[in-house]
Amino acid sequence: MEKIIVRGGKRLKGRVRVHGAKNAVLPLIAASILPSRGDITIQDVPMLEDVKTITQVLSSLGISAELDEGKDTIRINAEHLSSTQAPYDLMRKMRASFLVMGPLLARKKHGRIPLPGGCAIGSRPIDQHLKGLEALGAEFEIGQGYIEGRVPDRLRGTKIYLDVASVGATQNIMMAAALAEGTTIIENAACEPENVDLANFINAMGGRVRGAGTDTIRIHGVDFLHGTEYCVIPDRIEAGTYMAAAAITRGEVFVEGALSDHLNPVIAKMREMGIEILEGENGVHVRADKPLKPVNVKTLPYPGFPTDMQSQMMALQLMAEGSSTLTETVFENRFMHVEEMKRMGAKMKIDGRSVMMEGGKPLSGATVRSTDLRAGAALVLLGLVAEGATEVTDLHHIDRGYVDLVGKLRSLGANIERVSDEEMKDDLKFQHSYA
Ligand SMILES: CC(=O)N[C@H]1[C@@H](OP(=O)(O)OP(=O)(O)OC[C@H]2O[C@@H](n3ccc(=O)[nH]c3=O)[C@H](O)[C@@H]2O)O[C@H](CO)[C@@H](O)[C@@H]1O
Ligand SMILES: C=C(OP(=O)(O)O)C(=O)O
Repeated sequence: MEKIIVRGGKRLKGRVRVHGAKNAVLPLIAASILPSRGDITIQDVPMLEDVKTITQVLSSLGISAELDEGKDTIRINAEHLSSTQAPYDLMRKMRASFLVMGPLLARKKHGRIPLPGGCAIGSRPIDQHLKGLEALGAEFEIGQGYIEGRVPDRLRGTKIYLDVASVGATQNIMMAAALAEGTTIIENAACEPENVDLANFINAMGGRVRGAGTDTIRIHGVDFLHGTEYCVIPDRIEAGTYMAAAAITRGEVFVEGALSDHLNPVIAKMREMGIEILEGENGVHVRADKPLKPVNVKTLPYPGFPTDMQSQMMALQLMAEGSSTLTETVFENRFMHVEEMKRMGAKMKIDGRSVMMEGGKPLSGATVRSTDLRAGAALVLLGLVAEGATEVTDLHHIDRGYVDLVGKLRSLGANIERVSDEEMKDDLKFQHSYA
């Protein structure tokens, strides 16, 4: 098993480039099932575990899908979509797997997919996905851990009101409606930038999606979609994570490629903490040479403060002298990292959907466990300022969402390494033999 060892005390300085957005590229790859002709090339693809998994899913459906790791590119041709059953061993690895259901129903009127499990942050139901797809004319059966969808006739456009502004449900419905007969209106749609990216991608393939980025999206169905070349938007959560890393170490970092328009709530809250942020053409400049001030934060659907920056913000709040609170309104169980942070000496108390913090207390390094991909990154951030060494385990979570987190932080001056247990044993042997 591998672990990250990080030793506190270094102020981060320099520049770091963000990659393409995980939460944009996954629906783009799922939507690549839709075109019945032509090649698709997507650039700025982050080579993350989830991206490799969904690429394997497309291959298992008979689609030609090739990742070019050297060029951060994926090439897809879905003309020979020969299967509508996705394999359990691949689909269970990530939450976004259910996004292939909408495109399969639109293309082949059938899809049989393992039920997506919950994960550390909550039960993560799919009722809104099913509500929308059924409204379009799909029928579902659940059994043996699978969900099977069929379209007895054809998908027909309709008006759909989402009870929850679900990012994934908005995406699944948008993709299915792209090839439906007539017009679909999604009300109370999720407004995230990743949904705008998906709409732009579908339109680049010949679709007709309007209003993405607002809470009402209109999709005029077309008969077929064709290939295209596309470039993914930058990852706003990866960018926010490096902004937090610069701030927590009181350093100065240029986060290259960050789109400040996608980071308004994060920038606003960091400025409230006294962090200097300059929004540039091709990135965001962060400098934190003054003591951090405590702030209160509440996560909300976009354009509110993103839940995917919740644990990283908590790490920052713990460095601000005084009392802070963080309220999580999007997921019902996204505080698993609090116990891990307390192992480092953090003064925190969970009260329902909120965490109360007494910040400014010195933290000590400890062995801690990543409980979800953002929590893992947040624990690394705390390790950057804790006394001594922090060991972060369960790195598969981090590998789902961050390209080379250790390498990027090292390039900014962090004292951080990623080691396997074997390397640790060899080290110990080496130390004993020369003690
Ligand atoms: C791959 C990807 O893009 N993941 C993002 C996506 O996840 P995902 O699309 O799964 O998140 P949703 O927006 O669907 O979930 C938001 C809330 O709605 C609830 N819900 C969702 C669907 C449903 O049918 N019924 C229902 O009740 C969920 O339990 C959760 O409490 O948006 C989340 C919220 O911004 C982010 O944290 C994830 O990083
Ligand atoms: C929760 C996240 O992703 P996923 O929906 O893939 O679990 C995330 O990116 O923070």
